[in-house]
Amino acid sequence: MAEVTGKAFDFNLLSRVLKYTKPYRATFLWAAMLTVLLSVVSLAQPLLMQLSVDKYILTNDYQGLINICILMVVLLVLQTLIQYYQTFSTNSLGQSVIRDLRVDVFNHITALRLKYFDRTPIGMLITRTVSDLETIADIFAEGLISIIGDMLLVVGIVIAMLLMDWKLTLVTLIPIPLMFLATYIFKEAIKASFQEVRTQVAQLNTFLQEHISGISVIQYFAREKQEMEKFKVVNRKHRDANIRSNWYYSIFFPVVEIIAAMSLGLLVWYGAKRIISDQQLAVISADPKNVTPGLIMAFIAFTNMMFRPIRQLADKFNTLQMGMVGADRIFKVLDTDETTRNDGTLKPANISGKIDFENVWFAYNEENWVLKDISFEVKPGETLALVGATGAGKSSTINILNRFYEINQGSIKLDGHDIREFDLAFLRTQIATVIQDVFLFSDSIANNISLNNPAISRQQIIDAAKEVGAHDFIENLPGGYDYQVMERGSTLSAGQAQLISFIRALVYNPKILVLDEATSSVDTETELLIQNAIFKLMSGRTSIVIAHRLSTIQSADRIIVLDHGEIKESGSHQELLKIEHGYYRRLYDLQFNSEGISR
Ligand SMILES: Nc1ncnc2c1ncn2[C@@H]1O[C@H](COP(=O)(O)OP(=O)(O)OP(=O)(O)O)[C@@H](O)[C@H]1O
Repeated sequence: MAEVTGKAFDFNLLSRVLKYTKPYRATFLWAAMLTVLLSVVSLAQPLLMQLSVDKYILTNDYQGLINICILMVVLLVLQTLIQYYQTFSTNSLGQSVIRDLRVDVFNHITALRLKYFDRTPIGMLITRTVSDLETIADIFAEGLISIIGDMLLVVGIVIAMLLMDWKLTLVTLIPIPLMFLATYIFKEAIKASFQEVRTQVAQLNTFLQEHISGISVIQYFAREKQEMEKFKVVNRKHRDANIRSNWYYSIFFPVVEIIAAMSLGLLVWYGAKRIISDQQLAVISADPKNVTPGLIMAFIAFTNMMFRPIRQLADKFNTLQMGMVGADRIFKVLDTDETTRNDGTLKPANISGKIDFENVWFAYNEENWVLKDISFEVKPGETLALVGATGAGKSSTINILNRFYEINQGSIKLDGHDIREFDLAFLRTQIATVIQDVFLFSDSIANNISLNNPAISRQQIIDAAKEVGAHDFIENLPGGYDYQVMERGSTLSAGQAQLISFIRALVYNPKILVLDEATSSVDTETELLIQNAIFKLMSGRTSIVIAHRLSTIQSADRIIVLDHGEIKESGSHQELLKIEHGYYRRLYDLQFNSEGISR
């Protein structure tokens, strides 16, 4: 079972949540005031009931009875109205708070560096931003304010009862310690089971998110049945966790009913006994301290009224508890200090695009060096091709240039300044990165290109598309540039998606291009389009390309051969080919010679 971390009253956490109510202070106070008012108005009904029996029914005062009934109806309507406004305002308060909190969480998540996402399942983050946040809304809607209201009501009832007849009150309250004990046991049990439910919800989300995203892999390998079995396990755990928490409820509620019945039984027994003994003394109604039928009716109403909030109190404490657990998890995400530091201030009007790697050492995990002492220079407008076997460190080299990951030693310079001296957003907008795995959003082609940047006009988009030679294929799509791309570009071919990502890079008109050439095979026509597009992209820009095409490699000003994070060879295509038994020569022979292209 998951570790129980949340406390119902973690004041630090609560005050952090309450800070989010600041813009809604008026609603908060209004809701709190209505809650108090509701408790006060609720107390009036039993008192009026007593009055109607003792003062009017027993004395045959019909007009008085009518008047008091009208008063009771008026109060009931008032109570209903207050209840309506109270429920509405606490709910809207909760929803407003979580809307703001969700914006903060989304903002924070999008600023986190990739390292965080390397080890955090996406489904978990979705659970945090959706359902964990919902539990915080309940702090307001069903937790905090109504707990205060319920407590006030219980205290009010006990005081009213004590004032009316303290002996009868004490007898009625005899089973209350039992009630507290049952509530405590229930609260503790449900706390753990709720935590487990939340964990299972996150597991279910993670499983579904991954398996729906990776549906093609499952279907390619006909793994549906096996994955279904795994899903059944996750789903069963989710069900079991929910059943366990429901089981506690199904025990708790009957227990409360029994205790409430005990209270009522004691009340009726003792009240009736007192009435009988008072009657024997023939002093009924003569002494205001005597027990009257009206008093017993009022006590019965009070007792029922008292047990309802007590019974719900355990539940509400748990709602509060769940809200606290949710808040704890959300604030943990918000407190994750894994954003890329943005202390740089440089934002020059113009950069030339000169890049220097100086003795760069880099590891994703401490001391597990992925790049070892890498140094190279790319002059403005030049193209550097990175080649090397899989896992050699090519992608890592481009990932550290735009600070997706931070290097451990050495420095990377742009126009002679360490990249950390530049404002992060400025740095990233100077470098267009085109990666193999093109990600397209469920949006129009035009928005996928401009990424909803209003500064990029439709004409710029069309011009860029024409430049990379993709205009015709886009125009032929239904709706042209407004064609709605389905999730992850599933309705486009791999080549088309590549071309879209080129246009995306081109409209931002960056000084530097970082390109991981796609290895996916496309038809000859698209291949030609892509080759041309790549040359268009590279021309006039400093480019670092993870090259898989011979045409790109041959036209590069310099080629660097990486092997296990080290530079093994460096030079032009012709220079490297001359090295007998060299890495490049071997790679070339293996990869390209079969293509029959002349050296
Ligand atoms: N996010 C990551 N966390 C930890 N290690 C990683 C991460 N990404 C890559 N690595 C490791 O770093 C090393 C270099 O990987 P990198 O992706 O840079 O190689 P590559 O040359 O681009 O390979 P490929 O041609 O297959 O894309 C590999 O050993 C890889 O396992």
